[in-house]
This record gives sequence, structure tokens and C-alpha cells, in this order.
Amino acid sequence: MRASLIQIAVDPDEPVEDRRARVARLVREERGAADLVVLPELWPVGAFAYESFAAEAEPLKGPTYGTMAAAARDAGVWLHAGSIVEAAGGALYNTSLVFSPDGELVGSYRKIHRFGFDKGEAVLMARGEDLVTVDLPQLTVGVATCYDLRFPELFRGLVDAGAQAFLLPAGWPARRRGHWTLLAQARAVENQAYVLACGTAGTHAGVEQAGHSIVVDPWGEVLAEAGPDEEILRVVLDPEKVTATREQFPALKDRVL
Ligand SMILES: O=C(O)CCC(=O)C(=O)O
Repeated sequence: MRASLIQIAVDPDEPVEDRRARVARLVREERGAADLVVLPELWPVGAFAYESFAAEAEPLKGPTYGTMAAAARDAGVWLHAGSIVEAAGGALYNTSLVFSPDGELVGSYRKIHRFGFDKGEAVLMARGEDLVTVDLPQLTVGVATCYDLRFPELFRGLVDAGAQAFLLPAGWPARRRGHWTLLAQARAVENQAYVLACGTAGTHAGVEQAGHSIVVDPWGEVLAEAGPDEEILRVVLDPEKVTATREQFPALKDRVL
């Protein structure tokens, strides 16, 4: 299975509408090169652009949904379209969208762990409650978002639900880039699963982004890692590797708690 992670630069000078069109073009250009495309967290607005969340909030089936459904269909790929600021029932959520190659929504995930402590996303957004997995043709993927990466119990829950790979869109700050790489490898090793973690590039709302999107295999080896700027990472995933790793080193079977 060929996967492409598109590490988008989120530049406050680029209007959201233009970025949507540009990202849709980038997804379409993966036609024939990828089976699965992954985008970052909140790339339309910027994960730290808190003051724009309300203005850029959209219903689940809003402009990003429409543009990304069409891009998935045109590219003929499974698309994790990153996340949007979703407006629903008077609240905002950080919601990820996953589309099939027919452009059908096959999964949506509301971020469970909101970042910011007593500020920002943590107070502006409501918390998701449900774990989400999606069955791709050869691989069951579990979905998590950015700060979720720090909470291993969420990933164990996804493994219990059948996940063999984790798709993690993010808007991770450059200041904690070391944690990002370390935690991505840790989640892969402890769960014997692929980690596909796609971050943003650039600086928005005064927060320099780490970039450095990363793909880690079930043994913890880094298959590919981006630099700090906008970039597309292309990797080949082997679903058999998950089975083989779990059989040859069956640590998951020794869980007690
Ligand atoms: O945990 C971190 O260091 C970054 C998390 C974050 O930026 C987010 O969830 O938006």
C-alpha cells in the first residue's frame, strides 16, 4: 500500500479558500502515486489560529468536506483529509474526515485530548468521545490527532479495536519537535503498528511549526521523515509486517492490565 503524507505550509497570508483549492490540487496530483493520502490537523485555518476558529468553523459537510470528497474521488485514493473546525449543536470540535476513493465519508473523528491546558483549543472546543477505526482494503487504521499522541491509552484502545496503523494529523510546534519524533516511535513500538504522522510547516499565529512528518514501521524504524518545509512524503506500507512483528515478538499478548 502506497501512502503519501502532504505536509502543508499554513501561511496566514494565504486565504483559507485558496489553501483549500491548492491542497485539493496536491491531493489530485497523487493520482497513480498513492493508495492513501494523509493531510495535517486544521490545515484550512491553522491549529493555533484560535481567534479564527469561530469564523472558519464549518458543518461536517461544509466546504472542506465537499472539496476533499471531490479530490479523493478524482485522485482515486483513500484520503485522511486532516481536520476541520466543525460547528455542531452550538459547539466546536476538531474533527478529522476520512474518505474512500469514491469520495464517500468512511470515518470522522472528534479529537479527544484538546490542547492548551486552560486556554486555546482546550476551552474553545468540545471534546470528542469515540475511538475511530477505518477498514482500508489491506489495513485497519486507527485515527488520532496531534496532542492525542501523548496519551498511550488511546492508542491501546485503537489496537483493541483492531488498528494495525495509526493516522495522526497534527499541527505540532517546532519547540517540542523532539517529543513528536520520540512519541511517534514509541506509539509504533509499543503497539507494533505503523504510525503515519503528518504535521504542518510554516508559522501561523506566531507559532513555528515542526514539520518533520514521519512514518514509523511496527518495529519502530523510521521509514521516512520530512524536513521543516512544505513537502510530500511517499512510503510503501506492508500490512504483512504488522502481522509478522506481532507474531515474532508477541509482547502485546503479555498485557496484564
Ligand atoms: O503536545 C504538544 O506538544 C503539541 C500539541 C498540539 O499542538 C495540538 O494538539 O494542537
